[in-house]
Amino acid sequence: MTDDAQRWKAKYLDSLEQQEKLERRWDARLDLLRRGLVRSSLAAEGSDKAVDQCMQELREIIRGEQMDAGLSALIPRLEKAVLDSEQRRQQRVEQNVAGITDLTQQLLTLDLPREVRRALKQFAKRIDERASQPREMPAVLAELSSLQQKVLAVLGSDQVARPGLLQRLFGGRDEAPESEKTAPGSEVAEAHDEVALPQSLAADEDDQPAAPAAPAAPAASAQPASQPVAAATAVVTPVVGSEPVAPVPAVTRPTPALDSLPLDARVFSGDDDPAYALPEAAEPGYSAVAPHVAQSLLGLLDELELPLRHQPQGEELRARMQGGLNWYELVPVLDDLAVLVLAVTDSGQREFAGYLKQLNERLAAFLGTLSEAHEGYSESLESARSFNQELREQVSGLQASVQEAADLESLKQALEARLDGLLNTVSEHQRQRDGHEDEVAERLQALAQKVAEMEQEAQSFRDHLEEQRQKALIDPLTGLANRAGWSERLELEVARWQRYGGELLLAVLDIDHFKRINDGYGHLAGDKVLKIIAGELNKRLRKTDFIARFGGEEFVLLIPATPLEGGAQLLQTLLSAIEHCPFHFRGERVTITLSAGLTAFAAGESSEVVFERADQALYRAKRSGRNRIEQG
Ligand SMILES: Nc1nc2c(ncn2[C@@H]2O[C@H](COP(=O)(O)OP(=O)(O)OP(=O)(O)O)[C@@H](O)[C@H]2O)c(=O)[nH]1
Repeated sequence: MTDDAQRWKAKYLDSLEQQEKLERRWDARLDLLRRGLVRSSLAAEGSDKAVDQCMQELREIIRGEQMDAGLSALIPRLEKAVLDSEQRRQQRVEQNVAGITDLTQQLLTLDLPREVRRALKQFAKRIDERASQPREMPAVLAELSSLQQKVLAVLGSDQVARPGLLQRLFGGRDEAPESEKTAPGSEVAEAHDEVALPQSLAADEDDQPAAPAAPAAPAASAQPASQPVAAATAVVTPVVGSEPVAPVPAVTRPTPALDSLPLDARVFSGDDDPAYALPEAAEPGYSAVAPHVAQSLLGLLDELELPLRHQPQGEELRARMQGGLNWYELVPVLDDLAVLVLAVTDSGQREFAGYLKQLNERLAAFLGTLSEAHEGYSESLESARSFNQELREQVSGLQASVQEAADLESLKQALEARLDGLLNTVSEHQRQRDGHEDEVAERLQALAQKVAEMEQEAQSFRDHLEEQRQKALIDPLTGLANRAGWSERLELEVARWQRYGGELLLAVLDIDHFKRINDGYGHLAGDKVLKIIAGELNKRLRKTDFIARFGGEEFVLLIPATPLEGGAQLLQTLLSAIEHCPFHFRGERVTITLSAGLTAFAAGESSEVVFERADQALYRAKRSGRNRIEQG
């Protein structure tokens, strides 16, 4: 064998060996993949029937000989089954989220202590995000279960305290304890309960779940207004005991607080001051809040500064709202209003963009005028130089003429000619300079005018922005500062207090059982109460104090340079003023009270910590009977 043939043979044997190695490696890999597939398919089993079926087939194909053909037939079916299964899984997730949300909302409709309500609300906020991840489900359910236990504990403890109350509230009298059914005189008590309870105002909110809102009218017919007050009071006597109420000197008959009586028992003859009259809203459900909704939307529409071309739409929408909004009209009206709000935002942005463009153009023109002025200045320097040059030439010509003159006559002629030339040069220069100065003065005038216009426009934009900013800090219903306004002022007062020291108090005030005012008299009445209370509080404060509506029926107060006792006295004045406000409904007196938590800033504390303390104090005030101040 030649050398060449030897080399080729060695090469061939080498590659054969390599080929065998590669084949062994591929077989090992294939085996690994097969086993992996079988295990994965087993792991994936149980989630969906169709997918399970495909997985079963997959395992058989892998174990068999016809893997290629089997797989290419199976894979499209498997893909479809997986897609369908995924869709079904998504639906199940949505159902889970909806179910948990429903359950949470049902719990939230119950009257619960603040901390439980707060925890439930926080839980509700994150349901979507958490319940959509299957691995989170056990934790979500565990948390819901613990919250539910808390709710049940609250309700359960009430049941022990007053057996039969829950049954009465929910109408489940069959389940009332035997002793209650047979107790002497219980029929009378139950008869009274049936009249009073639909109003949902009979018992302390913390002792009972919220009864569904009931219209004022049916109760009025069940227990006429002329019915002796004593009877109604008798119905709720045990409850009154749980919430001691300070006597109200302003009225001749005892005026129990709103939170201690059923609605019809809470109405007493009061002053007929129309300012404190609560508007009537007899219809239940949406229709009870419809005027409130329409009024708020109208208010919103009034606040919109509509661009000219959207004004007809605005007017048409206003007419629709003024005609009253029923449930079915509400959605299209909201849609149309949303369009207008977007139009205003858009036009505001366009107006601002237009202003910026105009400003840009003005600045460009301004720069142009400046460079013209600069050119004019260079020109005038140039003309002064040439004037100078000309003068020199004229004077040296004059000197030459004097030296060259042979006689007096020729000297005289030469001098006259030279002097004429000189005078011409001077007057021409004068003329040019005057023209130039006029031009410059004109330009300066135009520049000054432009600057003044720009300043004026910028000022009106600043004013507009400030106006908008101020509006954004005000609560439109009460006219007090809103939460944003509160944050701004709080920051300022805390900075001032940190710098100068002294005392700074923070109080949180909350209307007692405000929900019952809404439920019993309607949202319009609730709004009016809010407005009046805001005004009553505000007018009793010093200029340096600050009050804001923190949201809903909650107000916050900052009282600088006042010791804690002084602050407590001030709050007492405020609480008593509100309690004695002659609110009335259909000519009958309604007493409304506030609870408050008060605390002082201590060195090094953040406003969040202080606020939390005041809030906790308010919570204690609510728990220990309402219409009182607690210090934290
Ligand atoms: N009319 C009206 N009601 C409001 C407004 N903001 C919040 N509310 C209502 O205020 C009520 C507050 O109810 P809750 O937080 O349960 O408290 P509450 O009934 O005052 O009971 P306590 O605070 O425990 O004494 C809710 O019914 C809200 O709908 C508003 O701007 N106008």
